[in-house]
Amino acid sequence: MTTTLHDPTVRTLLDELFTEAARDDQRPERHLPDDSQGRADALADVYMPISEAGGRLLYALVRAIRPAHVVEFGTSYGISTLYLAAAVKDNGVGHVYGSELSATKVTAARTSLAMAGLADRVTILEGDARETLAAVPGPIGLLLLDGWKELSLPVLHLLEPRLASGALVVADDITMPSMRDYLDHVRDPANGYLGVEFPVEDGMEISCRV
Ligand SMILES: C[S@@+](CC[C@H](N)C(=O)[O-])C[C@H]1O[C@@H](n2cnc3c(N)ncnc32)[C@H](O)[C@@H]1O
Repeated sequence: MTTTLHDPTVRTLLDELFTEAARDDQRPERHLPDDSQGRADALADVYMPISEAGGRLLYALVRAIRPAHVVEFGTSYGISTLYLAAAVKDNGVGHVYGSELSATKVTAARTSLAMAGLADRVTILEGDARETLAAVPGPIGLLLLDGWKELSLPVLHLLEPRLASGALVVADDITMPSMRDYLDHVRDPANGYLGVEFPVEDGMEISCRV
């Protein structure tokens, strides 16, 4: 059994991306506009990735459920996308739809996916996910929510009609106060999810569409 995550090219690429992301804290302070696009442009050099453990978790989930479609809100430099795309490739089935507001990051993520030999497994949609993800096909078997946190619930609402029965919705950074309305929604049994908080880095909420 092999995994694309152990492919030397993919491993080296992920190591380089995580090394660069580790410098996020050293980047200059800057004014952040209130609007989503302005904030994305102001933070175009900041990676903010999932953790390595979070990446391995996403890879394992996608391998286990073999989704036809994987959707990602918030691609950034493509670290999480690489894990998702590697799993789809190793499944031999499925496609990943990423979304990113920053044009700089879209170009960089596409370059990384091509270097990893995974470009044909992924479509990265440039622009506001609230618009670009409106057209992605269902059924969605796994949804990663990792964009601006206050948009997690609106993006979930947008995609809810296309979630497969048994789909997994994974939300990153759930300790952030701006995740409160999202957590209230997926933790209310009346809304059709059964979930668990998973202790990787800043916490991931894994919710199963039941
Ligand atoms: C936390 S980072 C994503 C990290 C990425 N998942 C990874 O693991 O490398 C959040 C990203 O979401 C993007 N973003 C925020 N709001 C967005 C929106 N409405 N549509 C598309 N992308 C958005 C930001 O530009 C930023 O790059």
